[in-house]
Parts: sequence; C-alpha cells; structure tokens
Amino acid sequence: MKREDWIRPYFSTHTWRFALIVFLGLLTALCASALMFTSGYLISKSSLRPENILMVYVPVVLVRTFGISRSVVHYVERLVGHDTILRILSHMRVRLYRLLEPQALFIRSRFRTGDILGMLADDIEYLQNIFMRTIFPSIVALAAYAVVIAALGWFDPAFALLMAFYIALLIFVLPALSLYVNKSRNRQLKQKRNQLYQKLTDAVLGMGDWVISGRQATFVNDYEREEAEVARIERSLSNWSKWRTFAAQGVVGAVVISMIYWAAQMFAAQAIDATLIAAFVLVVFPMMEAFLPVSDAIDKLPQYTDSLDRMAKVDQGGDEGVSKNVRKSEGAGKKGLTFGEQQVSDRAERAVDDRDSDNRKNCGNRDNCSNGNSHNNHNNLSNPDNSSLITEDLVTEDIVRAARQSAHIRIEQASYRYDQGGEMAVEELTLDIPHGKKIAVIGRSGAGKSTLLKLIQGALAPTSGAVTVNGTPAHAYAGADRIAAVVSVLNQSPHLFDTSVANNIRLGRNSASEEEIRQAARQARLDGLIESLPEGYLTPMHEAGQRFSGGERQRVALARILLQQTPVVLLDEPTVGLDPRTERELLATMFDAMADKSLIWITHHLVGVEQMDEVIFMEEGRIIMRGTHEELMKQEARYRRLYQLDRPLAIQAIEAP
Ligand SMILES: Nc1ncnc2c1ncn2[C@@H]1O[C@H](COP(=O)(O)OP(=O)(O)OP(=O)(O)O)[C@@H](O)[C@H]1O
Repeated sequence: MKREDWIRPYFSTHTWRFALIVFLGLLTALCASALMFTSGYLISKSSLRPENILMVYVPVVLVRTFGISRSVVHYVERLVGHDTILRILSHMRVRLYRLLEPQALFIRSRFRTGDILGMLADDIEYLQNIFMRTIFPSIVALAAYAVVIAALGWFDPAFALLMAFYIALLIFVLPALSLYVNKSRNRQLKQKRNQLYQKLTDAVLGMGDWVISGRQATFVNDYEREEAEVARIERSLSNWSKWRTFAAQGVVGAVVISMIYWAAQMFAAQAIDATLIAAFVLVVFPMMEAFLPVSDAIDKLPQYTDSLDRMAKVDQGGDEGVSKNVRKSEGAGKKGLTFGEQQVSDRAERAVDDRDSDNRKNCGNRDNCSNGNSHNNHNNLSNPDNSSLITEDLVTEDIVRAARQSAHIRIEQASYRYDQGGEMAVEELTLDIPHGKKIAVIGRSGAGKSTLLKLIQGALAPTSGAVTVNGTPAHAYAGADRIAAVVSVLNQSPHLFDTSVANNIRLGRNSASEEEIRQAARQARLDGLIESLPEGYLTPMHEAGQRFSGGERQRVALARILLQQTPVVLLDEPTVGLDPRTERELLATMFDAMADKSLIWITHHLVGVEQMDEVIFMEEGRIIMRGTHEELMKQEARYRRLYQLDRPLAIQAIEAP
C-alpha cells in the first residue's frame, strides 16, 4: 500500500463534505471581512452628519447580520469539519486494526509494542491533522487569496498586484522557508518521540528485570536524556515559530500601512468616499487570519510523511483493499454490538472486504507464495495477487462444513523461509495427519516447530510444497478467514480478558448457550472451581484472573477451545512453567477431552508422549526421527536417553525393578 492511500481515498468518499467545509471556511472569512468593512464604514459615517437615517441604519443591520452569520457559519463549519474528521478517524483506526489483526501471529516479531502504540496514538492523530490543520486551511487561504485580489483588482489593478505580492509572502514564501528550515527538525522530533514510545514500552514490559538488575537509575537517566533532546528540538521549533510569526506580523503591518496609503490616495482622487478608508483598512485583519495559519500548516508536512510511511509499512501489498474499505467507511462500531458480536461481525465484514489485501499481505514479504488448489497443489506463484485470487475462491461453505466434520491434514514436501535468501525454517517436511491422529513434535529451540504450526494454521503459505486440509491449502482457509472453524490453538499463555469467566470461555463460540459453557468447563475439569467463586461463571476475570493458577488458566483456555469445536487442535507447549504434577493432570484432561480430535502438540518434555500416535523429532527444520513412542524407544538410543532424562526421578524409582 502506498502512503497516499491513507489520505487520497477519503477525497472521493467525502468529496461533498470536504467541499462544504472549504465553502463554509471561505464564507466565515468573507462574513468576518464584511463585518469589519461595514463596522469601519458605520463608525466613519456616524462621525459625520449622515444625509438620512438610513445611511446609518442599514450599516447597523448589516453589522448585526454579518456578526451573527460569521459566528453561525463558523460554528457550522466546525461542526461539519469535526464530524467528517471523526468519521475518517474512526475509519482509519478500524482500518489499522484490521491490517494489524491478521498479522497477530507475527506481531511480536514484526512490530515493537511502542511502534503499535505510536501508530494508534500519534500517527492516526497526525493523519487527522493533515485535513484539519493543513489541507482545509490551505485551500481556504488560496480561495480567499483569489477573492481578495479579484475584489481589489476591481478597484485598482496595480494595488491588487502589490497586495498579491504581500499575501504571496504569507501563503507561499514564508511556508516554503519554514518547511525548508524545519524539515529535518520536525522529522527528527517525530522520530525521537517514536523512539521514546518504544523505549518506554520496552522498559515497562521489562520493568521487573530493570529492578532486579538494580539499574533503574541508568534507565531513568537515559530516558531523561532522550526526553531532554525532544524538548530541545521542540524549543528550537518554538523559537523559529516566534520569528516566523514576527515576520508574518511585519507583512501584515506593511499590508495595513499600504492599505491606509492606498485608501487615502483613492479618497484624494475622489475614487472612494472618506468613510471607506477605515472600512478598507479594517478588512485587512480578518482576511489575514485566513492567510497566517498556512505556514504552520505546511510546516507539519514532514511529520505527516513520517506517519504515512509507518502506516504504509503495516500493509505492504494489497492496495486495492483500501478503496473498498473506505467505501465502507461507517462500518464498524455503529451497530451497538456486544464485545463478542462486534468481533464476529468485524470478522464477517473483513472476510468480505479485506481478504484480497490480507492474502496479499501474507504473501507480500515472501520471495514467492505457494498456492494450491484441487487441481494443482504444488503450484508456486511468484505473483502474490494470483495466489490470493485463486486461494480465496477455493474455500466454499461446503468445504468448511466438511472440514469441520473431518479434517485430513497433508504436509507434502513443505518448506518455508522467512527472509528471501535466508535459511529454511522448515525444509521438505512431509506429514500425514488424518482426522483424529495425535502427533507430538519435539525439537530444540529454533528447530522449526512454531513455523510448522503456522503453516498448518495457514498463517504462512509454504515457500514450496503444500500444506492442505482435505486437499485445500491451509492458507486459503486463513485467507478467507475460515481457519478458526477448523483449527484452534492452545498456547503457552492464553490471554484472559477483563470480563466474566463465562465470557472468557464464550470467546470460543459466541453463540454458545450457558449450558454449553458449563459443559465445556466440566470437560476442562474447571466446573468445581468456577462454582466455588463468589459469582460463579459471572465472576469478573480481573479478580479471578489473579486467583487462577497457571494450570487453571490453561483449563479456561481449554474450555474455550472445546467450545470452538474444531476438529484440529494445535498445542503449543501449553504446559510450560507448570509443576510436573499439574502438567500431568492438565495433559490427562486435555487428551481425554480431545480424544476425537487431531492433535499436533509441540513439547519440550517427553512426559505424555506415550499417548501420541506419532512422535516426530525436528532439527534445523527437518524431521530427523519419527515413529510411535514404542518404536523410537526400541530403535533410537538418543530418544531413549532423552526420555529417561525427562522422566521425574520419583517415577523412575517406582518403575525400577
Ligand atoms: N518472524 C521470523 N522472521 C525471521 N525468522 C524467523 C521468524 N520466526 C522464526 N524465525 C526463524 O526460523 C527458525 C525456526 O523458528 P521456529 O520459531 O519455528 O522454531 P521453534 O522450534 O518453534 O523454536 P522455539 O522452540 O524456540 O519456539 C529459527 O531459525 C528462527 O530464528
């Protein structure tokens, strides 16, 4: 996506509103000028003896009319402006969320928390300012420029030229100079602020470790030094802004003096009445108000560019999704849905709107994306667009319905590399996982286990080879946003949301009845604990979350998954950090509750692998040992050793003859 795509589409979707805002802005400036003009005339006329009362009475009425209309028009302009901008802003936030959400699996490796906070807080705000502080004021200033010069030209073309020169200083020369002087400072300021966000979030996430290492002071000093640097840039910008204001006011002074001189000359030449001298001079002030903000508006351009660049990086690829998204501008949020419903609704909308761009994004940073369909399961497409178009159409309702009943996963010669030209994270992997089969995947850190899970989940498309569910590529399910119907994941630290225990379980299936939630909790052997809580299933999680142990939290997540009713469950080291007894109990519950499902279980421990149909051992992206537990115990000395090492001493002692 190009950076302009965060701005340009809104021009076509809000053309009339934008035109209305500019028109009202210009009308406000004209009403203010007319107010000053009639006031100047009225004051002068009242000081002389008017020929008749109407000569004063009419200007009095006009002063009131312009005074009131200026305020009313200005108010309406603000109203329409803010309404439009808030609509755009809300759409931008939803859009950013939708771009980030499909990348949730990679979010930690691709973005820093500070970057995401910066994008959500600062960047979107800057984009909002592009319209409010830069585009609208600049267009109004240009329109006012044309009106002023045309009006003065009607009286005196030579003087109109002089005024054109003065105003050009304000709306062209000073902004250009300011942009030139401040360009690097503004950019630096934005980047330093982003760095501060990153540093702060990093420090907050690692606060415990800072304290343990006794180096809080180092961090605080470091942070304060960078903060002082930001303050220094802000000061230099503010100093420049003072000088610029001084210069601009100097130009305004020159305009006023020129206007007095010209009006006096016009009066001397009897071209205008004496009462119009003050009128012409006073009109300068409101008109200048339309021209003065331009410098400040243009000054901010480097900050916008930086924000646009960062937002554009979120979604490289998939540019046509943008205009589609914008057309749905008032999409999310207005339906007043509950938490769960909103998520489901968002997913459904996104499934329709964003799948092109999401698919393309999944493929975007790869050297090529593998694609398969029922005719050609090993088709490597170097063109990601083709990939998304073909895969998207593959996943029909019938296919998903069939996969929910029975999912046969086939991994055929699948390889994947994250970076072009880099090492393969998994290489020529072949696995057959018919419905109900249970596999344990073991291997050292970096062996490629998580990559394998991401391939099965369809979050990654293989660089070569194929990963299919019932013959359809897994990433096609993910691209069509239907993978959650087939595959669920239980990882090391599932997040418990700050809502009731029941809602946390309900996350598995929004439409689940209370009885189904209870049933899932029973299967996860959690019912006794929940019923002992003060408000049972309605107990808020922020309280219960603290009360729940690691094993119990995993059981909540297990209940969620049971509710999700997927035929395939990926277990990504769900027992890490639990004591051996809790680990065994949790594994027993899991295997019992998921007896009819396919399980792909990543584990560093060999405890419980006896219950698996196949154990595979990965190293450097390849499978180096595979078989049932019994086979490996018989044939592989290394496996035997690892198994013995991994068994708690107490169990070994009991088993010893
Ligand atoms: N997002 C990424 N970008 C680039 N390389 C990656 C990324 N994720 C993983 N890798 C690399 O791919 C290889 C396999 O990583 P993977 O996470 O699949 O291993 P793993 O066996 O799951 O490790 P662990 O047990 O530590 O989670 C590693 O060399 C890793 O550095």
